[in-house]
Amino acid sequence: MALTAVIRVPSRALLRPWARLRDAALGWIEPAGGGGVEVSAQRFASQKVLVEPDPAAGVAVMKFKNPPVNSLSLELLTELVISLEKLENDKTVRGVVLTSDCPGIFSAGLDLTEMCGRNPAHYAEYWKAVQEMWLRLYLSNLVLVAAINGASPAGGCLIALTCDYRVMADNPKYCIGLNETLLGIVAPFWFKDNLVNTIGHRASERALQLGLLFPPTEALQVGMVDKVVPKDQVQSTALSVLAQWMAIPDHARQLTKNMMRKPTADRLLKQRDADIQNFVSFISRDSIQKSLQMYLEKLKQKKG
Ligand SMILES: CCCCC/C=C\C/C=C\CC/C=C/CC(=O)SCCNC(=O)CCNC(=O)[C@H](O)C(C)(C)COP(=O)(O)OP(=O)(O)OC[C@H]1O[C@@H](n2cnc3c(N)ncnc32)[C@H](O)[C@@H]1OP(=O)(O)O
Repeated sequence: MALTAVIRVPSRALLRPWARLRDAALGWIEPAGGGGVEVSAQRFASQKVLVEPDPAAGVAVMKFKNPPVNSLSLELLTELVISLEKLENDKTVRGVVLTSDCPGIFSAGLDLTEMCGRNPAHYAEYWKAVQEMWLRLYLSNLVLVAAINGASPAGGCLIALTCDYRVMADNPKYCIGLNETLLGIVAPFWFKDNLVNTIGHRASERALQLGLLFPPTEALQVGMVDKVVPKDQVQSTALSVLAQWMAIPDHARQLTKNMMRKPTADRLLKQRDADIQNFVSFISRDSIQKSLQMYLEKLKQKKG
């Protein structure tokens, strides 16, 4: 594949696992001889995130593709952030539909195998990637519409909540919500803030404590989604909604979005490192590891 640019990267960054993963996903190759700070950038070919641009319409459809359930692995998170950054920098794109390539599942949320039986350094790296995904989506200048074409628990719900509008398929088997308490874990404050900003304080308190997973009609009632449509109309409806939002001048809409969201994002930005430390010490507890292991086991036994 043709080289498109030469980029100068601090050699320190190449040593960090997160940076290494990003560089690998981007196709950045350290030149032979090592010690190099100059790397070559190739056109990004993603595997876990499919991006279908429509430059004429000024939109793109981003599909998560991490079968069987689109769990948010470190790899998927990395590709998601890179793909979004690419779209943010593409002057022909003003809006994006986020959806899934996995039948019946929008996303199963954070990858439990990234949070179980690993070491503290891995937990820290993983949590930083989760924070990054949320911050990038939540503060995106693009219009983001979620086309929720399947189950959307926990982290899956969080992705949908970062969007400006949510369209959900009307299958009662598809549920959406922040169900962390059912796993014996606690939704971080920024998950909670995002939910409160969407459905209000009282509804959030009930939903979070009980770990409620709402079927589409209930999700619509509580305000967790904005529209419920037949499954085969989810993406087309999301694209129509996108066109409506894109009729507003970008600068005015973007400044308004930023005014509404920045205080919430700033709460995390001010304490990212402390939040990582909290996560690492919480998730490393024996009791929490036991709960997560049992939950994973239950998921696996469900089949047998
Ligand atoms: C006071 C101090 C506070 C400090 C707080 C600080 C920090 C906070 C700490 C922690 C917060 C962490 C936040 C976590 C948020 C999350 O997102 S946790 C993940 C929650 N997700 C779920 O509960 C969903 C679980 N999955 C399902 O319900 C179902 O799988 C499904 C999505 C509804 C699909 O069902 P289906 O029948 O189609 O598929 P299977 O269930 O058979 O699954 C297939 C296969 O996939 C595996 N799997 C499913 N979900 C996950 C997952 N999330 N991660 C990894 N793997 C998953 C499942 O085990 C099967 O595997 P197989 O048997 O090996 O094929």
